[in-house]
Amino acid sequence: MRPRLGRVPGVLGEIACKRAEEVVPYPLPPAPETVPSFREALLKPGLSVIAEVKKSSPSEGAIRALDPVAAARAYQRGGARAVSVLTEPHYFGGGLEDLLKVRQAVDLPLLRKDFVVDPFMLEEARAYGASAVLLIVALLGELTGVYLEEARRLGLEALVEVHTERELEVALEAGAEILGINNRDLATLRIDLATAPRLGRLARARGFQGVLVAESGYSSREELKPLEGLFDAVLIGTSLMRSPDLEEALRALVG
Ligand SMILES: O=C(O)c1ccccc1NCC(=O)[C@H](O)[C@H](O)COP(=O)(O)O
Repeated sequence: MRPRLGRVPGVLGEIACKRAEEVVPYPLPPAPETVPSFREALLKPGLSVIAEVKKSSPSEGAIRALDPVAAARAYQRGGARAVSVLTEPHYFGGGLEDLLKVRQAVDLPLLRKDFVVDPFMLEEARAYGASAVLLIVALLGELTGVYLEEARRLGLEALVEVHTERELEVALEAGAEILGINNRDLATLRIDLATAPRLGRLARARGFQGVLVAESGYSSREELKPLEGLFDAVLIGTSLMRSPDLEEALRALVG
């Protein structure tokens, strides 16, 4: 039940192929009995922030080698509603141990941010304390619904990510309840902040009543204005990680 990765273009294809080569099932630690709900946290009043622990990225190179626990604690103090933890090691400098340590340090729901290309990665996410996983439609294609079902079976929520109209159709058909619209084209790494509002409006026009999340490229309050009243949440990584004071930076962004 693996997606066909040969058809995935650019950097995204490279990362996903490398990830797929590395998946070898092994005995997992016991999963926490309960984890907080990602969906419920994002539905609190106002625009919720999912703050991301992101040490490096293909588009930026090294961002900041900050201890993930220190970053997550600062995010919690600053009012984040959830924390996204990168667990991809080669391009983003993350790891599952970061997820586990952050789980033990904060009460917020955690998103395992990775390039899920094998069902075992869902089991890992659950075992290491995630409330939710990222499912990227550009990677999973017609298997998106299968991965969504498997995530639910394991007690995980899923942020189903799209970047184009075609991917939006696939996500809606698959039954996504939490829909992420990425302003970043993961093949070319170009960012266009008009993408999220455009596809967000389209999703609502198609009858999507679930949680809408805008992703990538945000660094000021002004840039968040087009999301108000349309989106439930925004996912922010690079600009927060680059700030000298993460807690203050988060407060300044969302007030
Ligand atoms: O960030 C990248 O360069 C990147 C490259 C290839 C695949 C995924 C990538 N990022 C994943 C994300 O979607 C972001 O980490 C997340 O939305 C936060 O974005 P930002 O605030 O721009 O760091």
